[in-house]
Amino acid sequence: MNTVLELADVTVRRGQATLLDAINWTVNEGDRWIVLGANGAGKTTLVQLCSAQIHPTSGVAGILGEVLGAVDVFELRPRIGYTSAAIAERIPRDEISRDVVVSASYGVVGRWREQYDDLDHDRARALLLEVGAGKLLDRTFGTLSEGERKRVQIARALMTDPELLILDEPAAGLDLGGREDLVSTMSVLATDSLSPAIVLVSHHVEEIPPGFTHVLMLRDAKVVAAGPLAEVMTEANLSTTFGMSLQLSVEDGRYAARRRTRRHLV
Ligand SMILES: Nc1ncnc2c1ncn2[C@@H]1O[C@H](COP(=O)(O)OP(=O)(O)OP(=O)(O)O)[C@@H](O)[C@H]1O
Repeated sequence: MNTVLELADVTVRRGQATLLDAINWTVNEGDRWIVLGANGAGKTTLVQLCSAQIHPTSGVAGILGEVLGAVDVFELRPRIGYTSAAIAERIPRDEISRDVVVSASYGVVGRWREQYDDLDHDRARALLLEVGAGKLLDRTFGTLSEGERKRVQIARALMTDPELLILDEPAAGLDLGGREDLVSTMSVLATDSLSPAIVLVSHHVEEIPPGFTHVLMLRDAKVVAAGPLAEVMTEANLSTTFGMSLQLSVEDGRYAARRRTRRHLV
């Protein structure tokens, strides 16, 4: 099995702040990882590094067989499908959905004078259908609901047929129905053997799609625990990650967590 990501003692610092502290992490082909952690834990920094947007301050980051710092990131980035709120903000509001997706072939946001062939357009259309956005092909991005925008962004991230798909909080801002739709879409992607390795960032265990295989839990820039979901997703690890005593349940492959209530003796 090929290794997709291999981080060895990766540290990221900005001034006096340590954003990631000696992270060791391996992602293999076929893995579907959830990255969980509270606000400010370092999740976005971690996936920015894994998508070759930033470099480590120290340590070694291997991505798709290349080492960050010794590779042209402009050749590496097209091999990684990446969605984030920061990218979504750069998408012109008057761009139609098909163009939002097809322009990923050139790694640009916003169509200008690039030439795309019919195969590119066909692929963009097929991907929008695959993520349940078939009715949105000709709608401008600015007129879409938050959930619809998330679907278009996932189709865009898949456009280059990436070897690694990284989704930074795709469920943020969605209502209950939107979240459930997204979880189903992600579950279909996760269980498709042709899908690339997937890394999905979230704050909530309720957003873990059935079919995901591994979890990495971050707290204060450090890894609390990482490994197969069945072994690592425990009340103890989750409580440490979020800094409070939590009760965890799982039903039909879906997780739920809530604060453990104290019993008062009278
Ligand atoms: N350039 C910077 N200089 C100093 N600190 C920074 C810088 N960028 C990020 N940080 C801090 O690093 C920490 C990790 O940030 P990051 O965005 O990776 O967290 P996160 O887990 O994605 O948080 P959230 O869930 O709130 O999005 C935060 O405390 C943040 O304030």
